[in-house]
Amino acid sequence: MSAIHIALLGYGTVGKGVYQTVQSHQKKLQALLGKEVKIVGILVKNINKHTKPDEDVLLTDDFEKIITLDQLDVVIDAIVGTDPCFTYLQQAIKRGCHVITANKEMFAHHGGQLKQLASENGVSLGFEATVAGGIPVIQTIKQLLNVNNVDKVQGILNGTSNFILTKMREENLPFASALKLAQEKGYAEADPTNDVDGYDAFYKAVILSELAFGEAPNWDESIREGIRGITPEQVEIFSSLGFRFKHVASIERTVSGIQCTVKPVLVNVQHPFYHVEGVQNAVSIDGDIVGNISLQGPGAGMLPTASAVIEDLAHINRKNLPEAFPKQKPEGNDASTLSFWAIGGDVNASILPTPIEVIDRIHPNVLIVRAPEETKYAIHLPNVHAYQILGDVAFRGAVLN
Ligand SMILES: NC(=O)C1=CN([C@@H]2O[C@H](COP(=O)(O)OP(=O)(O)OC[C@H]3O[C@@H](n4cnc5c(N)ncnc54)[C@H](OP(=O)(O)O)[C@@H]3O)[C@@H](O)[C@H]2O)C=CC1
Ligand SMILES: N[C@@H](CC=O)C(=O)O
Repeated sequence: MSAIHIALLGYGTVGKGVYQTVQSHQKKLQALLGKEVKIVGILVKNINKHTKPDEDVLLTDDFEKIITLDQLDVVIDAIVGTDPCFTYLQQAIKRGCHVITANKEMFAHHGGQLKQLASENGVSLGFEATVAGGIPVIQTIKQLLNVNNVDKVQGILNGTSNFILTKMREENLPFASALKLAQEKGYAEADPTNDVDGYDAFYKAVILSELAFGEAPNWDESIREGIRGITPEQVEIFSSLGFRFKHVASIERTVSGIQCTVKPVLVNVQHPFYHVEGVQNAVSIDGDIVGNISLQGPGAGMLPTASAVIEDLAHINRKNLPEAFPKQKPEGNDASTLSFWAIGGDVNASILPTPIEVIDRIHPNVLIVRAPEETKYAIHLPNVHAYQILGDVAFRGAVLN
């Protein structure tokens, strides 16, 4: 039987998971692809850290040796950062290889160029693992939502942040200890700044936006806030009031363009994200025909990510449907949307800027207000934090949202 020859770029958490899964699921892959699937080369940065998983595999720190292998059909990218990864994948596509990537930072920056190049060279480009780990959200939007106009996508897209927030609440762990645990479990990025400051979720939102709306949000106008400012005291107070912190990315098509926010919010038990805990991610998609679809599953880790990569591998010979853009854009003017916010800290209602409408004081240190998004950024008071409340919220018997 002939074989599909694969090179693996990176042999860390994801790379090792992919190698292991190719071995453990060889029979299923052969049945699907009609050929044996062989990993023939592995690229790493520091060769002294590694041993070959098999005598026949080329283990190298030199990409030239990978790209000039005699037989090479697929390149799987599980390395970090935009460069030199983008250059490597361009070379692989030009050589006629199918490419699969898990690298969202690189793909958020260069996904459009790679899609174009892959289409010109007649190869497939899989990027399921770039968003929400093991959840098949990319294939869902790509293959199953072709006629629907997607209006909004909202999600918990970073496993590390959700894991940290859950550990801080459930086990009273300080932020730093919860982050260390996430690193030990292989959830966090090499530089965890990407996770805890919201860059990773933002990159994923950019990838989803290009897929769902055919365009990226304006990077400079997007709101990106991480979870570092959330203190154990805030977690405890809001928890006692029935709220959980979630780090949520929202992308919405509006008259003035794609609006993207990535920020910590509060949800109560009625909100679908309330029970999305630990390393779980969730993605909620609003389509004009189907209504709301929600997907939930492990958002990071060795095997969930390997699962996404392997499912892309199973699709290398399937024809992609053309992307049907431009999809219908909303008409009219963007109305300034009011939402509800919990303002925590030592805050006196009388000194808040207008147009903040004070609804209730539900705790000595928490005021509930109604205000447009921009107003939050007009509050410059020391030790005062404002968190948007998502979903239906009832105070004194009245439903607010
Ligand atoms: N961990 C996860 O849960 C998920 C990760 N991802 C993405 O997958 C990719 C890999 O993540 P992960 O496995 O966790 O990362 P790791 O840090 O565990 O592994 C990265 C691997 O890439 C190699 N590498 C890094 N830079 C280079 C380079 N310039 N040239 C050659 N090799 C290089 C490293 O080599 P060496 O070992 O020698 O240092 C290492 O083997 C990242 O882009 C990440 O964002 C996506 C979804 C989930
Ligand atoms: N660091 C990322 C890994 C998966 O994308 C996360 O925690 O979500």
